[in-house]
Amino acid sequence: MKQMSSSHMDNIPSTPGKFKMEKSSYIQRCRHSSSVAKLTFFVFLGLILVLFFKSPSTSSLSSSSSSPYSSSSSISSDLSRRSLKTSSWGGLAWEKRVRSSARIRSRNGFSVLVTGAAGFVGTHASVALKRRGDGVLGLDNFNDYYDPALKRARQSLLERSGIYIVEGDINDAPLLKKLFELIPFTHVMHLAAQAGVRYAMENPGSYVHSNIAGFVNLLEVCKSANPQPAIVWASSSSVYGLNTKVPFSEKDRTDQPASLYAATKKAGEEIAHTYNHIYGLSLTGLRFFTVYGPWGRPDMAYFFFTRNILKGKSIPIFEAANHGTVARDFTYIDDIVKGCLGALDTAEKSTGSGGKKRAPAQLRVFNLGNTSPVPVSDLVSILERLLKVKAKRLVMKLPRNGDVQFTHANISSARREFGYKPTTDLQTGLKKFVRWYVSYYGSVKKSDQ
Ligand SMILES: O=C(O)[C@H]1O[C@H](OP(=O)(O)OP(=O)(O)OC[C@H]2O[C@@H](n3ccc(=O)[nH]c3=O)[C@H](O)[C@@H]2O)[C@H](O)[C@@H](O)[C@@H]1O
Repeated sequence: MKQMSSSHMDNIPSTPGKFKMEKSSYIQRCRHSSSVAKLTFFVFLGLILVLFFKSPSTSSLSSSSSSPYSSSSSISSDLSRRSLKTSSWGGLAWEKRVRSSARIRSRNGFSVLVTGAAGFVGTHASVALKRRGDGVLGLDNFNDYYDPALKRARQSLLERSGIYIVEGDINDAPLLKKLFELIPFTHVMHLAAQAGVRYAMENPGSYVHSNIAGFVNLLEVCKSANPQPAIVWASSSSVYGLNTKVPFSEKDRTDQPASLYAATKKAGEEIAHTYNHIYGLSLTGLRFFTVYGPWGRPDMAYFFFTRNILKGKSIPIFEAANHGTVARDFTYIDDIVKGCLGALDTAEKSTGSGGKKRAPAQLRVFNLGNTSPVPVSDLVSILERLLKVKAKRLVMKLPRNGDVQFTHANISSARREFGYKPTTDLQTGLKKFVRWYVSYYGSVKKSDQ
């Protein structure tokens, strides 16, 4: 198995402040040439618009998924509403950037398409792969489920590591086909998804668009590729739903999903079985258990609890019936990345090509958790100690919003298959998260928080 450093993000600054410095010097350089730049810009814009409305491959439909977590105020739950996102791609310069980003730089290295590369896990996994010499090309639609500025800041971080993110949607078949024409990807790390358990009740269409239609579209392109890549993709601990036997094992039945989110991830596992059976695609599903860490997702409790504590706002702490504790097997991002790379390193090749299966192919599912569930109230106590601020706790009954009372991972099969061994406890992991949070938001305007 390939070696990787303890934390792949060690020497990458976690604060956009440093980026801001670069930007400000960049802005200074631009200022003195702004008039020329403006003229050039408008000429260039005119050219682009002419080309845009002529070219066949420059637009994709994507459901607008503005949500309570995005900076935009309107919450779109109108499933039919779709915005025509112009994600322009193609051309020689674009192809050059794609090839350079995906180029393998180590012997026996991989060439990996990372979907959702501007996402939380996507960013960390992309950096880890690049640092060990793999070729990495990102794909992300930069939707506004949560603040796109955070995704853009992650994009800057990846660009500093030589990773290009193609702006596009996994539903855009012409774009995906073009990428596979350009690059013989050995692997796909499929992390693009509509995440979040509770948001499914506001915008169910976004879960179907990304987690079902998007996944099928990606698999359709992969099965026709030659060579076919091996695929590792993000499933979820939420597929265990209302199960009561703990810890959760991959052998357990998973037919009681508690949310549409969980149901779409469960459906993903069944769809994976189908494409493995018919086309010989090598597929590995990773059931992540409440992943947290620096550069995380603002829609997750550990993240907005931190924000609320610092702003003196109350924190809704869910409690089960009869004052039962609600707990999660919180898993630190560096441990998750080790699991992702372990799954990639042990993924067997797909056996088909050009849509024809030649032999049975590998089909796997693994729990990636921390094996030590922690009550949410204890998470809040850790944050209070780290932030040195008392939280305004608002204990409330677990709403019927798709949340489950507990998760707890049995990780023996991931440990056996690729030596998965989580090493970061919640206290240590939250300390690293809080350090990042304070430095990142300490350097952006208060209004952007
Ligand atoms: O394990 C997973 O697969 C899932 O983990 C998280 O889902 P969840 O565990 O619900 O994470 P949070 O939304 O951060 O909630 C963490 C805990 O805080 C609780 N919570 C959440 C929100 C809130 O206001 N109050 C509260 O007590 C939840 O019930 C849960 O027990 C991610 O959001 C999912 O995308 C991921 O697939």
